[in-house]
Amino acid sequence: MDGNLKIKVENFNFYYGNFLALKNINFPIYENKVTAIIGPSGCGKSTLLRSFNRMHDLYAGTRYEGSIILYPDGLNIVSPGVEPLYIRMRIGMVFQKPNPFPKSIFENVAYGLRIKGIKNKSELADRVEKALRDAALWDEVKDRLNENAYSLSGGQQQRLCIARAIAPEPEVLLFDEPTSALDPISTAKIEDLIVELKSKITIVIVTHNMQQAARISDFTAFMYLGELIEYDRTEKIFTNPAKKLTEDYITGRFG
Ligand SMILES: Nc1ncnc2c1ncn2[C@@H]1O[C@H](COP(=O)(O)OP(=O)(O)OP(=O)(O)O)[C@@H](O)[C@H]1O
Repeated sequence: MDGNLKIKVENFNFYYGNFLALKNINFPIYENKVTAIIGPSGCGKSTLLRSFNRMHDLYAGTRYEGSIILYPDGLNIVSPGVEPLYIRMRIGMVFQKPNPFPKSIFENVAYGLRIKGIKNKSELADRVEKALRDAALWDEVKDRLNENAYSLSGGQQQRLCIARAIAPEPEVLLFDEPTSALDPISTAKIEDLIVELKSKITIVIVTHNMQQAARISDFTAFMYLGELIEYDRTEKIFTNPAKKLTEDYITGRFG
């Protein structure tokens, strides 16, 4: 009813050592939609987001249980036999603070393309331009591609990180509070960009900002203390939630 499934989270648990941070999570993520994950601080939003591209594998003592199935092939992302680097090529990530590499603007965007084995200079240039256009940054940087990325403003750096993430054409893009370090104008640009990108990429975004979730997402998952309390269409969550806990959170009674 809601389009094609892109990811299905099934009976999913996550542990930091002995601490069970995510408890039996189940919900779908639909293709070419924006799914927001909301909830109070410490409820497990980032932990869940980081499971989608196996970021926890970088740290010892973490453990996944259950499955996160990636379609169309039906691959279980968290299966030990699945290579995290392979998953990260298919599922990209943009972090809270812009984190460009200390390289030129061009080389930041070319980075993932080079890893993918693209060596041809004109193909690289074309794909860098396309990613910068898709990230709504091309007009601002086209005459300074060889300048260091740190010469850009914070908002521009975040759009550069989006360009870097989309250049290798991932199927899914994860955003972890991508605008919390930005001013309102840069935030509005990133929000517009996310809505545009969804025609090509499935998007999952963690946000503290409920207005942002309401503005840009199609579906919303509300979490509390490591559990998924409610998942539904964003409009339903914000106008007529099924659970009292969801209503208390979205009306600002706690959090
Ligand atoms: N590296 C870690 N080791 C142990 N526990 C952790 C680790 N990272 C997070 N946690 C715990 O896991 C729980 C979920 O944290 P997480 O960062 O996912 O929450 P969050 O909803 O994203 O919070 P915030 O909105 O404040 O970023 C919290 O209880 C947190 O203390």
